[in-house]
Amino acid sequence: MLNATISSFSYPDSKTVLKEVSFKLEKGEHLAILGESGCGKSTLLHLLYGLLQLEEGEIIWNGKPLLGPASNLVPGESFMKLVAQEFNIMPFTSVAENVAEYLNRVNPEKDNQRVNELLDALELKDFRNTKVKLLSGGQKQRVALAKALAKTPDVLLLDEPFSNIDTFKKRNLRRKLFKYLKESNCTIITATHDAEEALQFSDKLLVLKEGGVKAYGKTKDVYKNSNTPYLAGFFGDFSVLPNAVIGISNSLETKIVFAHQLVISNEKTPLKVIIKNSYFKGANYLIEASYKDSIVYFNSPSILKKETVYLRYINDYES
Ligand SMILES: Nc1ncnc2c1ncn2[C@@H]1O[C@H](COP(=O)(O)OP(=O)(O)OP(=O)(O)O)[C@@H](O)[C@H]1O
Repeated sequence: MLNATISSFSYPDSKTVLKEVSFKLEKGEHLAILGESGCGKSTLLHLLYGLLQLEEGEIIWNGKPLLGPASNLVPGESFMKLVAQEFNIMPFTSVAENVAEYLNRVNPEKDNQRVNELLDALELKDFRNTKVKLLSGGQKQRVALAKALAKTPDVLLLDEPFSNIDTFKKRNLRRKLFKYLKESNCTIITATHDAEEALQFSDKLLVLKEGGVKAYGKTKDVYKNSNTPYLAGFFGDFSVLPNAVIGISNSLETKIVFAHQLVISNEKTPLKVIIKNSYFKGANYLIEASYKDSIVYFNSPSILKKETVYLRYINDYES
């Protein structure tokens, strides 16, 4: 089990980067750390891996405190692998040699089989003998991933693992990769600003803002309870509407409502809106409408004219 408590962390001569960040992970669980650029995601991974010294707080793996670079001759814990944004790959050797670097080389046939498996999984078979310096950014990122997986670690830290990989390849690749890691019972921590990735693959979600925790818990619970514009902004287009207008209570309190939670009603409702714009999104249209002084977003299967319609709130989480 990984148990991290970071009371405070600052780089020398700089302001506090992380403050009161803590989480617990069981073996085989996947935590996604979600947050905007500069909120401290990479710093958190570097602290966990042991590249940075944690003075205020503790990181415990299976009951044993991790002591950080001040106590380790070679920075980095041996049971963990970090796939960082600046890839840990050797540019002047081939893809296959890079992937094989951490294998123990006792049984060449077995090693070769493992390399082939990984090249296949990361769609790198065609580049087996290509020198890494000749590859694109996305291909290099896939080599770094294959290399980290060659001997599957107990804990894998992934810093924006798909940031350089095009959408076309990314969807298939990350499904394959996370399935493989789950089957290997590997504990995973990914830093990402891609909420879709966090929602699809993680068990737990930690949302950071300026180094502090904005939300932490089971991924589905964090999503369902996104009760601030900052949190909801990661997950999609939303409106902030009075409870009374969406019919959930008579209070003056407001609620965050995602676009897919509003539908056109054939009957009159308190939510009478005027359509302003329709944005094509492929599977449907995102409709921008005005309600009194505020903007309301909802989905529609077809483009809508600039007319007045009534909307109804559907709470899809309770079904
Ligand atoms: N070596 C360093 N020395 C001083 N400040 C640093 C150092 N590395 C990062 N920082 C600062 O720490 C803060 C957090 O940076 P970090 O790289 O952890 O954020 P991030 O969430 O991973 O960002 P991104 O998504 O852009 O990679 C930023 O304000 C950054 O400028």
